Amino acid sequence: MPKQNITQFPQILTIAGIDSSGGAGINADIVTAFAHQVYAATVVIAITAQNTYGVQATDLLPPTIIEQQFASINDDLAIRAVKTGMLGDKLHVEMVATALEKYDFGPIIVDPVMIAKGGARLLTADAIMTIKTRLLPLATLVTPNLLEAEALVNFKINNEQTLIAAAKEIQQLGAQNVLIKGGHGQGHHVKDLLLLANGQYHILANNKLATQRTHGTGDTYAAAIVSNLATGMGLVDAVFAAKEYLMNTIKKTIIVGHGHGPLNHWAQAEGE
Ligand SMILES: Nc1ncnc2c1ncn2[C@@H]1O[C@H](COP(=O)(O)OP(=O)(O)OP(=O)(O)O)[C@@H](O)[C@H]1O
Ligand SMILES: Cc1ncc(CO)c(N)n1
Repeated sequence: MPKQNITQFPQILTIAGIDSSGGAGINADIVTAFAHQVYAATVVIAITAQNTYGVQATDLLPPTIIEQQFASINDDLAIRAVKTGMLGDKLHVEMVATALEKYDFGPIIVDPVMIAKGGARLLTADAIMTIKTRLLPLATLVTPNLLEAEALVNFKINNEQTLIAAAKEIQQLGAQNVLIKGGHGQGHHVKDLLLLANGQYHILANNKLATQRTHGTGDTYAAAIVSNLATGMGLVDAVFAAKEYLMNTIKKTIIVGHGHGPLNHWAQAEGE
């Protein structure tokens, strides 16, 4: 079907899993895009049964419906930026990489989701190599947390020197820009490292907030970055603005569930 040549509302695509409790995965991506006045389309890879205590079950969708979701979106929408989240296993990582090679959805943000907060595996161990060989070479930005970064480089990150070394090694795997998130670090401060394509880097530092209501922080961070890119922001501004939004969603907490509760995604809209 021919696409009409009219200016389209900013649209992003999220390729990830659904969280039955609503706070992480595709659910977090959609509400984050909404809060940024950006439209979100979805390719559902996985369905999870989880809540704020942990993940009880996961299931991956069959290849045919995944391929059709990509084709349907490509035939009609004007996606400006795309993000990947929970991809499940090697086969699904391969399918997503093949689709991202085939279709132009703009800048690609790879959030290499591996293990949920409670410890449940959201990616099989053998799929980590496929992320490295197939997805990272396509990535405009990759956003591992500390544990995911360690799994990508096979060494421990325990100081700023090893943090920078890890980011450089991940960049050498093909990702243009690298954001290593420090939420899992020890101590009272969180330090995220953003290594840019030109070799410059930024440290995004903040106090660690004493809360366990952090379900979906990684997804929300990446979804805010993608949304900002879709509205025309440059990469560095997109990351800094996303971090500010994320901090607000953690600070202005809402009480939902009894464990690692979700974020307050409309925090910024309150204008406090
Ligand atoms: N307690 C906290 N206080 C302040 N900032 C936090 C806290 N927890 C997480 N963050 C912020 O959230 C970002 C992402 O957190 P983290 O490193 O835990 O990512 P993640 O493991 O991918 O998240 P997810 O739980 O969604 O998988 C961190 O870089 C940090 O900015
Ligand atoms: C579906 C899904 N994706 C990602 C995460 C990690 O936050 C999660 N807990 N659930």
